[in-house]
Amino acid sequence: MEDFVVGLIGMGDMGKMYAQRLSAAGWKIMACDTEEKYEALRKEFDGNNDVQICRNGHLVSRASDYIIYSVEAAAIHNVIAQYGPSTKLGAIVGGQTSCKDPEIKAFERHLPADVDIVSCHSLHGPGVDPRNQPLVIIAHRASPASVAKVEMVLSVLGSKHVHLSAKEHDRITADTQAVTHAAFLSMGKAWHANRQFPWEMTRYVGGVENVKINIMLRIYSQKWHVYAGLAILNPEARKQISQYARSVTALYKLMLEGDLGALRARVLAAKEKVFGRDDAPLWDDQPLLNPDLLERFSLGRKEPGEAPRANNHLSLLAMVDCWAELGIIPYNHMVCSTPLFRLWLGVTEHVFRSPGVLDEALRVAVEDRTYRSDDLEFTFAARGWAECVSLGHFETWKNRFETTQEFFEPRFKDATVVGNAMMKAVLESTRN
Ligand SMILES: NC(=O)C1=CN([C@@H]2O[C@H](COP(=O)(O)OP(=O)(O)OC[C@H]3O[C@@H](n4cnc5c(N)ncnc54)[C@H](OP(=O)(O)O)[C@@H]3O)[C@@H](O)[C@H]2O)C=CC1
Ligand SMILES: O=C(O)C(=O)Cc1ccc(O)cc1
Repeated sequence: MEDFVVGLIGMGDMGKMYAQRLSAAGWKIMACDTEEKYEALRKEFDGNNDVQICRNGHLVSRASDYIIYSVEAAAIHNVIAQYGPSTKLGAIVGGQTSCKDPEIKAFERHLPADVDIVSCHSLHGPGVDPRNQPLVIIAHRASPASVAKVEMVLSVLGSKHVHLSAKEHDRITADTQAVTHAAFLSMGKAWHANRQFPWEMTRYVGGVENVKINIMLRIYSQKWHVYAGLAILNPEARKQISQYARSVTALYKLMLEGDLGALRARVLAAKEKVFGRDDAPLWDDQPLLNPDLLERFSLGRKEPGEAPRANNHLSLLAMVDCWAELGIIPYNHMVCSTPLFRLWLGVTEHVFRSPGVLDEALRVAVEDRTYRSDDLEFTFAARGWAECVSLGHFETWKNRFETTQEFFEPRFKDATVVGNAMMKAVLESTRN
Protein backbone atom coordinates (compact mmCIF):
# COMPACT_ATOMS: atom_id res chain seq x y z
CA MET A 1 0.00 0.00 0.00
CA GLU A 2 3.03 2.27 -0.10
CA ASP A 3 2.15 4.19 -3.28
CA PHE A 4 -1.57 3.88 -2.75
CA VAL A 5 -3.38 7.09 -3.77
CA VAL A 6 -6.83 8.08 -2.52
CA GLY A 7 -8.84 10.19 -4.97
CA LEU A 8 -11.55 12.59 -3.81
CA ILE A 9 -14.05 13.95 -6.32
CA GLY A 10 -16.08 16.77 -4.74
CA MET A 11 -14.24 18.96 -2.25
CA GLY A 12 -17.19 20.45 -0.38
CA ASP A 13 -17.66 20.02 3.36
CA MET A 14 -17.37 16.22 3.44
CA GLY A 15 -14.67 15.91 0.77
CA LYS A 16 -12.48 18.44 2.60
CA MET A 17 -13.02 16.73 5.93
CA TYR A 18 -11.85 13.44 4.38
CA ALA A 19 -8.90 15.16 2.65
CA GLN A 20 -7.73 16.72 5.90
CA ARG A 21 -8.11 13.65 8.08
CA LEU A 22 -6.76 11.12 5.60
CA SER A 23 -3.75 13.22 4.64
CA ALA A 24 -2.99 13.97 8.30
CA ALA A 25 -2.72 10.21 8.78
CA GLY A 26 -0.23 9.96 5.93
CA TRP A 27 -2.37 8.92 2.93
CA LYS A 28 -1.54 10.51 -0.42
CA ILE A 29 -4.57 12.35 -1.79
CA MET A 30 -5.52 13.58 -5.26
CA ALA A 31 -8.62 15.74 -5.20
CA CYS A 32 -10.79 17.99 -7.32
CA ASP A 33 -13.99 19.95 -7.27
CA THR A 34 -15.59 21.71 -10.22
CA GLU A 35 -13.02 23.38 -12.44
CA GLU A 36 -13.85 26.95 -11.35
CA LYS A 37 -12.74 26.08 -7.79
CA TYR A 38 -9.35 24.76 -8.90
CA GLU A 39 -7.30 27.88 -8.02
CA ALA A 40 -9.04 28.51 -4.72
CA LEU A 41 -8.59 24.89 -3.65
CA ARG A 42 -4.94 24.92 -4.65
CA LYS A 43 -4.40 27.96 -2.45
CA GLU A 44 -6.32 26.41 0.42
CA PHE A 45 -4.22 23.22 0.36
CA ASP A 46 -0.99 24.96 -0.55
CA GLY A 47 0.86 23.95 2.61
CA ASN A 48 -0.26 20.32 2.53
CA ASN A 49 2.16 18.22 0.46
CA ASP A 50 0.00 15.14 0.79
CA VAL A 51 -2.98 16.71 -1.01
CA GLN A 52 -2.59 17.31 -4.73
CA ILE A 53 -5.41 19.38 -6.23
CA CYS A 54 -6.38 18.46 -9.81
CA ARG A 55 -8.39 20.36 -12.39
CA ASN A 56 -11.05 17.70 -12.86
CA GLY A 57 -12.22 14.19 -12.04
CA HIS A 58 -10.53 12.59 -15.07
CA LEU A 59 -7.13 13.52 -13.66
CA VAL A 60 -8.11 12.20 -10.23
CA SER A 61 -9.66 8.99 -11.57
CA ARG A 62 -6.84 7.91 -13.84
CA ALA A 63 -4.19 8.12 -11.11
CA SER A 64 -5.98 7.03 -7.90
CA ASP A 65 -6.29 3.54 -6.45
CA TYR A 66 -9.40 4.25 -4.39
CA ILE A 67 -11.75 7.05 -5.50
CA ILE A 68 -14.48 8.52 -3.30
CA TYR A 69 -17.21 10.66 -4.89
CA SER A 70 -18.48 13.30 -2.39
CA VAL A 71 -20.87 15.28 -4.56
CA GLU A 72 -24.56 16.24 -4.35
CA ALA A 73 -26.82 13.19 -4.50
CA ALA A 74 -28.82 14.67 -7.36
CA ALA A 75 -25.63 15.15 -9.40
CA ILE A 76 -24.05 11.77 -8.73
CA HIS A 77 -25.33 10.11 -11.89
CA ASN A 78 -23.90 12.77 -14.21
CA VAL A 79 -20.63 13.08 -12.35
CA ILE A 80 -20.00 9.32 -12.42
CA ALA A 81 -21.06 9.17 -16.07
CA GLN A 82 -18.44 11.83 -16.75
CA TYR A 83 -15.45 10.50 -14.81
CA GLY A 84 -16.27 6.81 -14.22
CA PRO A 85 -14.87 5.61 -17.57
CA SER A 86 -11.52 7.29 -16.72
CA THR A 87 -11.09 5.13 -13.58
CA LYS A 88 -7.65 3.52 -13.27
CA LEU A 89 -7.59 -0.15 -14.23
CA GLY A 90 -8.36 -2.35 -11.21
CA ALA A 91 -9.07 0.58 -8.85
CA ILE A 92 -11.74 0.71 -6.12
CA VAL A 93 -14.56 3.25 -6.33
CA GLY A 94 -17.07 4.40 -3.72
CA GLY A 95 -19.34 7.33 -2.88
CA GLN A 96 -20.29 9.33 0.18
CA THR A 97 -23.85 10.28 -0.82
CA SER A 98 -26.46 9.91 1.91
CA CYS A 99 -28.63 7.66 -0.21
CA LYS A 100 -27.17 4.70 -2.02
CA ASP A 101 -29.76 3.69 -4.61
CA PRO A 102 -28.85 6.31 -7.28
CA GLU A 103 -25.15 6.09 -6.49
CA ILE A 104 -24.95 2.30 -6.94
CA LYS A 105 -27.07 2.42 -10.09
CA ALA A 106 -24.70 5.00 -11.58
CA PHE A 107 -21.63 2.94 -10.61
CA GLU A 108 -23.09 -0.20 -12.19
CA ARG A 109 -23.91 1.67 -15.35
CA HIS A 110 -20.75 3.71 -15.86
CA LEU A 111 -17.79 1.98 -14.21
CA PRO A 112 -15.62 -0.42 -16.18
CA ALA A 113 -16.09 -4.07 -15.17
CA ASP A 114 -12.57 -4.42 -13.72
CA VAL A 115 -13.30 -1.77 -11.06
CA ASP A 116 -14.44 -2.84 -7.56
CA ILE A 117 -17.26 -0.94 -5.84
CA VAL A 118 -17.03 -0.29 -2.10
CA SER A 119 -19.17 2.63 -0.95
CA CYS A 120 -19.27 4.39 2.38
CA HIS A 121 -21.33 6.83 4.42
CA SER A 122 -20.13 8.72 7.48
CA LEU A 123 -23.24 9.08 9.59
CA HIS A 124 -22.52 12.56 10.87
CA GLY A 125 -22.00 16.09 9.60
CA PRO A 126 -18.57 17.46 8.61
CA GLY A 127 -18.18 19.40 11.87
CA VAL A 128 -18.60 16.37 14.14
CA ASP A 129 -15.59 14.40 15.40
CA PRO A 130 -15.82 11.11 13.45
CA ARG A 131 -14.35 9.04 16.28
CA ASN A 132 -16.84 6.42 17.48
CA GLN A 133 -19.51 7.60 15.05
CA PRO A 134 -20.94 4.95 12.70
CA LEU A 135 -19.37 4.65 9.24
CA VAL A 136 -21.34 2.44 6.87
CA ILE A 137 -19.27 0.31 4.47
CA ILE A 138 -21.05 -1.17 1.47
CA ALA A 139 -19.08 -3.89 -0.28
CA HIS A 140 -21.25 -3.94 -3.36
CA ARG A 141 -19.00 -5.53 -5.97
CA ALA A 142 -15.62 -6.19 -4.46
CA SER A 143 -12.99 -8.73 -3.54
CA PRO A 144 -12.26 -9.17 0.18
CA ALA A 145 -8.84 -7.60 -0.52
CA SER A 146 -10.45 -4.40 -1.83
CA VAL A 147 -12.78 -4.18 1.15
CA ALA A 148 -9.81 -4.61 3.46
CA LYS A 149 -7.94 -1.79 1.67
CA VAL A 150 -10.91 0.56 2.03
CA GLU A 151 -11.25 -0.30 5.70
CA MET A 152 -7.57 0.31 6.25
CA VAL A 153 -7.73 3.76 4.64
CA LEU A 154 -10.89 4.79 6.48
CA SER A 155 -9.76 3.37 9.81
CA VAL A 156 -7.90 6.65 10.39
CA LEU A 157 -11.26 8.34 10.98
CA GLY A 158 -11.69 6.24 14.12
CA SER A 159 -15.34 5.56 13.28
CA LYS A 160 -17.23 2.34 13.98
CA HIS A 161 -17.54 0.37 10.75
CA VAL A 162 -21.00 -1.02 10.03
CA HIS A 163 -21.33 -3.41 7.08
CA LEU A 164 -24.61 -3.17 5.19
CA SER A 165 -25.99 -3.69 1.71
CA ALA A 166 -27.09 -0.58 -0.21
CA LYS A 167 -30.72 -1.54 0.29
CA GLU A 168 -30.34 -2.08 4.04
CA HIS A 169 -28.55 1.26 4.28
CA ASP A 170 -31.36 3.13 2.51
CA ARG A 171 -34.03 1.41 4.59
CA ILE A 172 -32.35 2.28 7.89
CA THR A 173 -31.46 5.86 7.00
CA ALA A 174 -35.04 6.45 5.84
CA ASP A 175 -36.20 5.36 9.31
CA THR A 176 -33.57 7.37 11.13
CA GLN A 177 -32.46 10.42 9.16
CA ALA A 178 -35.20 11.24 6.68
CA VAL A 179 -38.13 11.15 9.06
CA THR A 180 -36.19 12.90 11.85
CA HIS A 181 -35.34 15.74 9.51
CA ALA A 182 -39.00 15.95 8.42
CA ALA A 183 -39.96 16.72 12.03
CA PHE A 184 -37.40 19.52 12.43
CA LEU A 185 -38.01 20.95 8.97
CA SER A 186 -41.70 21.16 9.89
CA MET A 187 -40.98 22.91 13.20
CA GLY A 188 -38.94 25.54 11.38
CA LYS A 189 -41.66 26.10 8.80
CA ALA A 190 -44.30 26.42 11.52
CA TRP A 191 -42.33 28.97 13.53
CA HIS A 192 -41.55 30.85 10.34
CA ALA A 193 -45.21 30.85 9.30
CA ASN A 194 -46.10 32.43 12.66
CA ARG A 195 -43.05 34.69 12.36
CA GLN A 196 -41.66 33.53 15.70
CA PHE A 197 -38.13 33.15 16.95
CA PRO A 198 -39.22 30.54 19.48
CA TRP A 199 -36.44 31.20 21.98
CA GLU A 200 -37.62 34.78 22.33
CA MET A 201 -40.98 33.64 23.66
CA THR A 202 -40.66 32.56 27.27
CA ARG A 203 -43.09 29.68 26.83
CA TYR A 204 -40.60 27.97 24.59
CA VAL A 205 -37.46 28.12 26.66
CA GLY A 206 -36.04 25.06 28.44
CA GLY A 207 -35.49 21.31 28.37
CA VAL A 208 -36.88 19.47 25.37
CA GLU A 209 -37.57 22.83 23.70
CA ASN A 210 -33.86 23.58 23.63
CA VAL A 211 -33.23 20.46 21.59
CA LYS A 212 -36.05 21.24 19.18
CA ILE A 213 -34.82 24.78 18.60
CA ASN A 214 -31.11 24.01 18.39
CA ILE A 215 -31.50 21.14 15.97
CA MET A 216 -34.03 22.98 13.84
CA LEU A 217 -31.56 25.86 13.48
CA ARG A 218 -28.71 23.47 12.82
CA ILE A 219 -30.57 21.86 9.94
CA TYR A 220 -31.69 25.14 8.40
CA SER A 221 -28.15 26.52 8.61
CA GLN A 222 -26.86 23.73 6.32
CA LYS A 223 -27.02 23.20 2.57
CA TRP A 224 -30.47 22.37 1.28
CA HIS A 225 -29.30 19.65 -1.11
CA VAL A 226 -28.10 17.31 1.66
CA TYR A 227 -31.58 17.06 3.19
CA ALA A 228 -33.46 17.16 -0.11
CA GLY A 229 -31.30 14.40 -1.57
CA LEU A 230 -31.67 11.97 1.25
CA ALA A 231 -35.43 12.45 1.39
CA ILE A 232 -36.34 12.62 -2.29
CA LEU A 233 -33.85 10.18 -3.78
CA ASN A 234 -34.15 7.51 -1.13
CA PRO A 235 -36.84 5.17 -2.45
CA GLU A 236 -37.54 4.04 1.12
CA ALA A 237 -38.05 7.51 2.64
CA ARG A 238 -41.35 8.51 1.07
CA LYS A 239 -43.37 6.07 3.11
CA GLN A 240 -41.91 7.23 6.42
CA ILE A 241 -42.29 10.95 5.74
CA SER A 242 -45.88 10.48 4.54
CA GLN A 243 -46.73 8.44 7.62
CA TYR A 244 -45.23 11.10 9.85
CA ALA A 245 -47.53 13.70 8.25
CA ARG A 246 -50.53 11.37 8.67
CA SER A 247 -49.66 10.80 12.33
CA VAL A 248 -49.33 14.55 12.98
CA THR A 249 -52.71 15.18 11.32
CA ALA A 250 -54.51 12.39 13.18
CA LEU A 251 -53.21 13.48 16.58
CA TYR A 252 -53.91 17.14 15.88
CA LYS A 253 -57.53 16.30 15.01
CA LEU A 254 -57.94 14.42 18.30
CA MET A 255 -56.53 17.46 20.11
CA LEU A 256 -58.98 19.77 18.34
CA GLU A 257 -61.88 17.48 19.17
CA GLY A 258 -60.78 17.61 22.81
CA ASP A 259 -61.05 13.84 22.95
CA LEU A 260 -58.56 13.10 25.72
CA GLY A 261 -59.68 9.44 25.99
CA ALA A 262 -59.09 8.67 22.33
CA LEU A 263 -55.85 10.64 22.21
CA ARG A 264 -54.53 8.91 25.29
CA ALA A 265 -55.52 5.45 24.02
CA ARG A 266 -53.80 6.04 20.68
CA VAL A 267 -50.62 7.44 22.20
CA LEU A 268 -50.35 4.70 24.83
CA ALA A 269 -50.90 1.97 22.22
CA ALA A 270 -48.10 3.50 20.14
CA LYS A 271 -45.91 3.74 23.23
CA GLU A 272 -46.35 0.03 23.91
CA LYS A 273 -45.47 -0.93 20.33
CA VAL A 274 -42.37 1.26 20.21
CA PHE A 275 -41.08 1.25 23.78
CA GLY A 276 -42.54 -2.06 25.05
CA ARG A 277 -44.86 -2.74 27.98
CA ASP A 278 -44.21 -1.02 31.32
CA ASP A 279 -43.20 -4.37 32.85
CA ALA A 280 -40.93 -5.22 29.87
CA PRO A 281 -39.64 -1.93 28.45
CA LEU A 282 -37.32 -1.85 25.45
CA TRP A 283 -35.38 1.12 26.76
CA ASP A 284 -32.31 0.68 28.90
CA ASP A 285 -32.23 1.20 32.68
CA GLN A 286 -30.31 4.41 32.09
CA PRO A 287 -32.10 7.05 29.99
CA LEU A 288 -30.46 7.79 26.66
CA LEU A 289 -30.25 11.48 27.61
CA ASN A 290 -29.67 13.16 30.92
CA PRO A 291 -32.53 15.70 31.17
CA ASP A 292 -30.46 18.09 33.34
CA LEU A 293 -28.06 18.45 30.48
CA LEU A 294 -30.74 19.82 28.19
CA GLU A 295 -31.38 22.80 30.46
CA ARG A 296 -27.85 24.05 29.87
CA PHE A 297 -28.21 24.86 26.20
CA SER A 298 -30.74 27.59 25.84
CA LEU A 299 -30.78 30.38 23.29
CA GLY A 300 -33.40 32.28 25.23
CA ARG A 301 -33.70 33.77 28.67
CA LYS A 302 -35.32 31.99 31.55
CA GLU A 303 -35.95 33.35 35.02
CA PRO A 304 -34.03 31.42 37.68
CA GLY A 305 -36.08 28.54 39.05
CA GLU A 306 -38.75 28.93 36.38
CA ALA A 307 -39.85 25.54 35.00
CA PRO A 308 -40.32 25.21 31.23
CA ARG A 309 -43.94 25.74 30.20
CA ALA A 310 -45.85 22.54 29.54
CA ASN A 311 -46.16 21.65 25.88
CA ASN A 312 -48.22 19.01 24.14
CA HIS A 313 -45.16 17.88 22.18
CA LEU A 314 -47.19 17.10 19.06
CA SER A 315 -43.98 16.58 17.06
CA LEU A 316 -42.78 13.89 19.50
CA LEU A 317 -46.12 12.15 20.00
CA ALA A 318 -46.46 11.95 16.23
CA MET A 319 -42.96 10.49 15.91
CA VAL A 320 -43.85 7.58 18.17
CA ASP A 321 -47.21 7.16 16.42
CA CYS A 322 -45.39 7.04 13.09
CA TRP A 323 -42.86 4.45 14.31
CA ALA A 324 -45.73 2.37 15.71
CA GLU A 325 -47.73 2.51 12.47
CA LEU A 326 -44.69 1.40 10.47
CA GLY A 327 -43.54 -1.22 12.97
CA ILE A 328 -40.21 0.54 13.56
CA ILE A 329 -38.30 -0.13 16.79
CA PRO A 330 -35.84 2.78 16.84
CA TYR A 331 -33.43 1.07 19.24
CA ASN A 332 -32.76 -1.54 16.56
CA HIS A 333 -31.13 1.19 14.46
CA MET A 334 -28.70 2.52 17.06
CA VAL A 335 -25.66 0.92 15.44
CA CYS A 336 -26.40 2.90 12.33
CA SER A 337 -27.65 6.18 13.75
CA THR A 338 -26.66 9.82 13.34
CA PRO A 339 -26.12 12.17 16.30
CA LEU A 340 -29.37 13.96 15.48
CA PHE A 341 -31.33 10.73 15.50
CA ARG A 342 -29.88 9.72 18.87
CA LEU A 343 -30.74 13.13 20.28
CA TRP A 344 -34.26 12.98 18.87
CA LEU A 345 -34.81 9.46 20.19
CA GLY A 346 -33.32 10.62 23.50
CA VAL A 347 -35.85 13.45 23.98
CA THR A 348 -38.70 11.26 22.75
CA GLU A 349 -37.74 8.56 25.23
CA HIS A 350 -37.49 11.21 27.95
CA VAL A 351 -41.10 12.32 27.39
CA PHE A 352 -42.42 8.75 27.17
CA ARG A 353 -40.53 7.28 30.11
CA SER A 354 -41.51 10.09 32.51
CA PRO A 355 -45.22 9.37 33.20
CA GLY A 356 -45.77 12.87 34.62
CA VAL A 357 -44.39 14.52 31.48
CA LEU A 358 -46.45 12.37 29.10
CA ASP A 359 -49.67 12.85 31.11
CA GLU A 360 -49.05 16.58 31.20
CA ALA A 361 -48.47 16.67 27.44
CA LEU A 362 -51.77 14.86 26.83
CA ARG A 363 -53.65 17.14 29.23
CA VAL A 364 -52.15 20.25 27.64
CA ALA A 365 -53.02 18.85 24.22
CA VAL A 366 -56.74 19.04 24.88
CA GLU A 367 -57.06 21.77 27.52
CA ASP A 368 -54.50 24.41 26.63
CA ARG A 369 -55.07 26.46 23.50
CA THR A 370 -51.74 28.28 23.65
CA TYR A 371 -50.22 26.05 20.99
CA ARG A 372 -53.22 25.58 18.71
CA SER A 373 -52.04 27.92 15.96
CA ASP A 374 -48.43 26.70 16.12
CA ASP A 375 -49.69 23.14 15.87
CA LEU A 376 -51.93 24.00 12.95
CA GLU A 377 -48.94 25.43 11.12
CA PHE A 378 -46.87 22.41 12.12
CA THR A 379 -49.50 20.09 10.67
CA PHE A 380 -49.62 22.04 7.40
CA ALA A 381 -45.82 22.02 7.27
CA ALA A 382 -45.50 18.27 7.82
CA ARG A 383 -48.03 17.63 5.06
CA GLY A 384 -46.32 20.11 2.77
CA TRP A 385 -42.94 18.39 3.14
CA ALA A 386 -44.53 14.97 2.66
CA GLU A 387 -46.27 16.05 -0.53
CA CYS A 388 -43.12 17.65 -1.88
CA VAL A 389 -41.08 14.49 -1.22
CA SER A 390 -43.76 12.20 -2.68
CA LEU A 391 -43.87 14.25 -5.86
CA GLY A 392 -40.07 14.33 -5.98
CA HIS A 393 -40.02 18.10 -6.54
CA PHE A 394 -36.46 19.26 -5.93
CA GLU A 395 -37.13 22.90 -6.88
CA THR A 396 -40.14 23.21 -4.57
CA TRP A 397 -38.16 21.55 -1.81
CA LYS A 398 -35.30 24.00 -2.30
CA ASN A 399 -37.65 26.96 -2.27
CA ARG A 400 -39.47 25.79 0.87
CA PHE A 401 -36.13 25.32 2.61
CA GLU A 402 -34.45 28.52 1.50
CA THR A 403 -37.29 30.89 2.38
CA THR A 404 -37.26 29.60 5.95
CA GLN A 405 -33.47 29.54 6.01
CA GLU A 406 -33.53 33.24 5.16
CA PHE A 407 -35.91 33.95 8.04
CA PHE A 408 -33.63 32.28 10.61
CA GLU A 409 -30.34 33.34 9.00
CA PRO A 410 -29.61 36.28 11.39
CA ARG A 411 -29.66 33.82 14.28
CA PHE A 412 -27.38 31.10 12.89
CA LYS A 413 -24.17 32.49 14.35
CA ASP A 414 -25.35 32.34 17.98
CA ALA A 415 -27.26 29.14 17.35
CA THR A 416 -24.21 27.37 15.95
CA VAL A 417 -22.16 28.12 19.06
CA VAL A 418 -24.87 26.88 21.44
CA GLY A 419 -25.85 24.01 19.13
CA ASN A 420 -22.26 22.74 18.81
CA ALA A 421 -21.77 22.85 22.57
CA MET A 422 -25.02 20.96 23.04
CA MET A 423 -24.13 18.30 20.48
CA LYS A 424 -20.71 17.83 22.02
CA ALA A 425 -22.03 17.48 25.57
CA VAL A 426 -24.82 15.19 24.49
CA LEU A 427 -22.55 13.00 22.38
CA GLU A 428 -20.12 12.67 25.24
CA SER A 429 -22.84 11.71 27.67
CA THR A 430 -24.92 9.35 25.53
CA ARG A 431 -24.26 5.73 24.94
CA ASN A 432 -24.01 4.79 21.28
N1 LIG B 1 -23.05 17.49 4.94
C1 LIG B 1 -23.30 16.40 5.64
O1 LIG B 1 -23.67 16.47 6.83
C2 LIG B 1 -23.13 15.06 5.00
C3 LIG B 1 -23.23 14.91 3.63
N2 LIG B 1 -23.11 13.67 3.06
C4 LIG B 1 -23.22 13.49 1.61
O2 LIG B 1 -21.96 13.79 1.04
C5 LIG B 1 -22.11 14.40 -0.22
C6 LIG B 1 -21.39 15.74 -0.22
O3 LIG B 1 -21.99 16.56 0.77
P1 LIG B 1 -21.32 17.93 1.24
O4 LIG B 1 -19.85 17.82 1.19
O5 LIG B 1 -21.98 18.31 2.49
O6 LIG B 1 -21.84 18.89 0.07
P2 LIG B 1 -21.09 20.12 -0.60
O7 LIG B 1 -22.09 20.85 -1.43
O8 LIG B 1 -20.36 20.88 0.44
O9 LIG B 1 -19.99 19.42 -1.55
C7 LIG B 1 -20.24 18.82 -2.80
C8 LIG B 1 -19.19 19.34 -3.74
O10 LIG B 1 -19.15 18.57 -4.93
C9 LIG B 1 -18.91 19.48 -5.99
N3 LIG B 1 -19.18 18.94 -7.32
C10 LIG B 1 -20.35 18.92 -8.01
N4 LIG B 1 -20.15 18.41 -9.25
C11 LIG B 1 -18.83 18.12 -9.34
C12 LIG B 1 -18.03 17.60 -10.39
N5 LIG B 1 -18.52 17.30 -11.58
N6 LIG B 1 -16.70 17.43 -10.16
C13 LIG B 1 -16.17 17.76 -8.95
N7 LIG B 1 -16.90 18.27 -7.93
C14 LIG B 1 -18.20 18.44 -8.13
C15 LIG B 1 -19.80 20.63 -5.62
O11 LIG B 1 -19.57 21.79 -6.38
P3 LIG B 1 -20.81 22.82 -6.62
O12 LIG B 1 -21.21 23.32 -5.27
O13 LIG B 1 -20.22 23.87 -7.50
O14 LIG B 1 -21.91 22.01 -7.24
C16 LIG B 1 -19.47 20.79 -4.16
O15 LIG B 1 -18.34 21.60 -3.93
C17 LIG B 1 -23.62 14.55 -0.48
O16 LIG B 1 -24.05 13.53 -1.31
C18 LIG B 1 -24.21 14.41 0.92
O17 LIG B 1 -25.49 13.84 0.88
C19 LIG B 1 -22.82 12.56 3.81
C20 LIG B 1 -22.66 12.66 5.17
C21 LIG B 1 -22.84 13.92 5.88
O1 LIG C 1 -27.13 13.86 11.90
C1 LIG C 1 -27.86 14.16 10.93
O2 LIG C 1 -28.92 13.61 10.66
C2 LIG C 1 -27.45 15.30 10.09
O3 LIG C 1 -28.26 16.11 9.75
C3 LIG C 1 -26.06 15.33 9.54
C4 LIG C 1 -25.98 14.41 8.39
C5 LIG C 1 -26.48 14.78 7.14
C6 LIG C 1 -26.37 13.91 6.08
C7 LIG C 1 -25.81 12.68 6.27
O4 LIG C 1 -25.75 11.83 5.24
C8 LIG C 1 -25.30 12.29 7.50
C9 LIG C 1 -25.40 13.18 8.56
